[in-house]
Amino acid sequence: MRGTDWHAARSAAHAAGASVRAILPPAERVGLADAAWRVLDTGLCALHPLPHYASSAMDGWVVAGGGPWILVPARAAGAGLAPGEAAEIVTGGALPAGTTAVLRREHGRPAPAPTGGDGRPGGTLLFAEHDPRPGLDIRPAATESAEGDLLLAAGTRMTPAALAVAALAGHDRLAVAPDVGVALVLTGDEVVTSGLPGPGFVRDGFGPVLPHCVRGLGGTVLSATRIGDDRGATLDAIDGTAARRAAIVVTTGGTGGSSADHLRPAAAALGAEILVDGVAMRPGHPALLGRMPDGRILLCLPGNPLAALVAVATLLEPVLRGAAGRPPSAPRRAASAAAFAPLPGRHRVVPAAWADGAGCALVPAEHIGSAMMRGLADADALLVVPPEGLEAGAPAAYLPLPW
Ligand SMILES: Nc1nc2c(c(=O)[nH]1)N[C@H]1C(S)=C(S)[C@@H](COP(=O)(O)OP(=O)(O)OC[C@H]3O[C@@H](n4cnc5c(N)ncnc54)[C@H](O)[C@@H]3O)O[C@H]1N2
Ligand code: MOO
Repeated sequence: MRGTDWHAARSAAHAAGASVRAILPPAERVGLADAAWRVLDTGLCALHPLPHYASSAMDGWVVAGGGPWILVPARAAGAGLAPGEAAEIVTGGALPAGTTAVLRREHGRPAPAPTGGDGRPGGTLLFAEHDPRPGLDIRPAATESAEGDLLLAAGTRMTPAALAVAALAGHDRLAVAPDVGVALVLTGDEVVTSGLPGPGFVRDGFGPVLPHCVRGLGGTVLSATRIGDDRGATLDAIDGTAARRAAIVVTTGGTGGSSADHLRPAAAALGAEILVDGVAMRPGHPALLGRMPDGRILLCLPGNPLAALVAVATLLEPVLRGAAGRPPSAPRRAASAAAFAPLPGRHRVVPAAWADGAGCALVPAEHIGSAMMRGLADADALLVVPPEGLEAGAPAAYLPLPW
């Protein structure tokens, strides 16, 4: 089996994800804190200018004109400064009218003014070695955004920084796309979930991992079901009550053609439209993507752990982006530190780490057999090697890790 071209498979996966929007609930409005990691349904505009008032960028004094200045109490300065006057200010403090610059605390020296002719104290004068140039250390209003500017486009993932933008722009509730529910179905008679497995048994490498991948890619795991290598159990798990609550069903293992592998026959028996029947890539080529008659997407990951996670980065990432109403992810490129010979007709997806000190070159990791995970644990990204191979130092595409 060679399967669908790697790029075509990713495009098909994005289109499949976009199609599940038809069966998702409508967008909802949630409080700011609950919007973390969700996807904006509509663009977010500034409810006021950013910053919304002119302020001091430093602790020190606001001054009007050239020095030395007569220090006036901050409260009096609220009414405005006259030329020759100064008042204390803290970073972020609103500028009194008439302010021409801010003098930093470390650049000014207050000193008692000479006593008046009548013997009464003359207040305090503020001296500076150099008069601050007009506008120095002033943060004018609206320099980051005018009121009404679009700050975050529809489809933006609400990262911590995006949440801060929304808060600073005055928002309390945000319109977010519906959660994309994912049902996990983990197969394999030989899979054990604790302790040291005997020969012929393996520790589960998916249960502790996939929920984080799904979350990292923008979905929400609604259920995780473990089944043995059994046709009836496979049909029930894909089409049962728990899986029907989700828009996307992700299975692990059982994608092959042996008598213990049930995913392909189950997908056919359930009437799934097969969108990607294997991907022309290594590892992970047995991955299967289909659409169930009710519109749910079925993604079957191969059982070998690295193969499965390569399929997650290759197929689940575009499925979940499409389902969230986001465009396909922009291609990322870096230099490949290693050379790769051609492998006609197949892409290779290789765990790789950023080269020490070399900025943007990716070095393939060790221990990257399709049943191994050490290489991925050491990796920063997945280098995508095209069928024609790569020369050392040549630019190559890479995928971010799904977490
Ligand atoms: N005759 C052929 N055999 C195989 C082919 C092929 O083309 N012809 N392809 C190989 C490739 S590539 C892969 S990948 C696997 C795909 O296997 P399945 O998706 O059917 O998965 P299983 O057979 O169920 O398991 C494969 C392997 O993975 C281990 N596994 C399964 N689940 C887990 C888990 N939760 N945690 C850790 N490891 C797991 C399982 O024990 C097997 O060792 O087929 C090749 N064979
Ligand atoms: O490609 Mo399998 O998917 O090598 O382990």
